[in-house]
Amino acid sequence: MTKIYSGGHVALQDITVKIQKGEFVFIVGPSGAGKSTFIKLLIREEMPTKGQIFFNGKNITRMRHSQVPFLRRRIGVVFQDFRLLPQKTVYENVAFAMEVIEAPLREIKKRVPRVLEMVGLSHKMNAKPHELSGGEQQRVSLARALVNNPDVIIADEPTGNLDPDTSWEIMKLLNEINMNGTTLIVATHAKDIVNAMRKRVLQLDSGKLVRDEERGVY
Ligand SMILES: Nc1ncnc2c1ncn2[C@@H]1O[C@H](COP(=O)(O)OP(=O)(O)OP(=O)(O)O)[C@@H](O)[C@H]1O
Repeated sequence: MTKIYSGGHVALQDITVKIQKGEFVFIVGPSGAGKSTFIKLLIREEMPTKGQIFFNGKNITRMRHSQVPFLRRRIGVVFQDFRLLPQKTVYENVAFAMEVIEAPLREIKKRVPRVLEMVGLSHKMNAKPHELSGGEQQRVSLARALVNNPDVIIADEPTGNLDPDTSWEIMKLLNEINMNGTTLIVATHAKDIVNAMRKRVLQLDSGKLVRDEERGVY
């Protein structure tokens, strides 16, 4: 696929990638290389200028607008800046992701405590985001991404605002989630972590895919 923004900037040029179910993939590359654009295309926040994107066999570039919520339900997204709702508690932030897809209340009551336990935050269920550390806030956003049991979790610089130890905690959690069968796509600048984890690495540079390596390094 190719993405040219309205100003004429070529953000991605003739990228062809296939990511299999259950894979863990890092996307690396310097600032401006096109990592966030790549992610935006996958979640249909942006449309490619040329080319097609398939998700679970469905052409998402042809998908009707009304079908986009079904796609978003299958994909959990985690951002560098957490994007939690400041007035809601930890529990409510995670529950909200289920409410918007109109999950039944009894499902919500069952599922939310379970994912909060998975990310180690049961004891902070009633706290507000501002009462949490950065790492804890990112774990809430991870719980929110997980709660609807997506096929894929896509994370854009999930450790960009965290110190090295906390970054490792989050990456270990992402790895556990992947071990449980969820596909993981993680854009990151965390060189040490990428080098230690030896996952598949896609490297972008000026919008081009310059490397695709199994068990790669940064
Ligand atoms: N909405 C937009 N309109 C015009 N140009 C854009 C838009 N979004 C991104 N770009 C440009 O496209 C290029 C790729 O941006 P992108 O955000 O994908 O890079 P990135 O690899 O994620 O960078 P970073 O590591 O800094 O987040 C950049 O040159 C950027 O200025």
